[in-house]
Amino acid sequence: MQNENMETTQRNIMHFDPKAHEIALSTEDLRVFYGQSEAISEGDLQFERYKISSLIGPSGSGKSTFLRSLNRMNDRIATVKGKIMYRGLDINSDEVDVYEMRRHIGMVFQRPNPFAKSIYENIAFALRQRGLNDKHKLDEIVETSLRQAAMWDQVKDDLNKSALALSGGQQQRLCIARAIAVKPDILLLDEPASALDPVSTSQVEDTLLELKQNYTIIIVTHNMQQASRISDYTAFFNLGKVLEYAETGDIFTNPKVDLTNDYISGNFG
Ligand SMILES: Nc1ncnc2c1ncn2[C@@H]1O[C@H](COP(=O)(O)OP(=O)(O)OP(=O)(O)O)[C@@H](O)[C@H]1O
Repeated sequence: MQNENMETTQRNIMHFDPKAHEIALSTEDLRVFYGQSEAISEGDLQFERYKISSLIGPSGSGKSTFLRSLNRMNDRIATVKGKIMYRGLDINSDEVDVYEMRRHIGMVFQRPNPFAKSIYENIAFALRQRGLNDKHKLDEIVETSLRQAAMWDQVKDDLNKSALALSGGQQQRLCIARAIAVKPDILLLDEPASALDPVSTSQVEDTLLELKQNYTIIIVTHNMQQASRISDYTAFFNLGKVLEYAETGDIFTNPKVDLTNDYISGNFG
């Protein structure tokens, strides 16, 4: 019976064929422990470049743990075993410069967390920290990042105003602008719209759809409509395992695993 279940899991994960796609990031034998407790026991996924992949599943299934492992946000609180492959390099290895790696794999959190600084400084600050002091270049990156986050027109005359005076949706888009200012390859987002009203949510979704032209995006969401609206691929997590991973249309219209069907139909979670 156990073997039968394993085969089912493997067959379902395999209905994404990595050889047919350009993979930006992948995990191999990933397992994550908080102390003795195993939060991720089967978490192998391949993420296609310039696509949006959603991670869905009931509360406590391990979505955030998995996402946070991808750019080593869990290093201090969890033990992460296995490989996280990025450009041929295992970024889970001890030799990797985590700070530098996060320039390539950025993260946006659930609650907008702008610095208590001006809109301009929210973006320029990290760039200066990295040694960029040319005002003209900083201006250029601030503008490009805000344009990419679809908020330049709203804030271009208010760049010196406090970021804390922005609406929740604008703050979250500023956080996205801040994350992309250092030109990452991959953007990880942990329920970026869950604290936002429907209008702001829709603006953040539009922003992500624009951004996927240049970025590979991985997003945790509890919102099934959101996953189906914006993502190309969807992974269903349950009890620390990826039970099914496929093109989003297939997951929502023709799931192969009963639990996926139950979850997306609202029967549990
Ligand atoms: N810092 C931590 N210390 C100990 N256990 C943790 C910690 N963070 C998460 N866990 C446990 O790991 C498991 C997975 O949690 P995780 O937050 O990754 O799930 P999730 O699917 O993202 O949940 P949610 O949808 O509620 O955010 C849960 O059993 C949770 O209690």
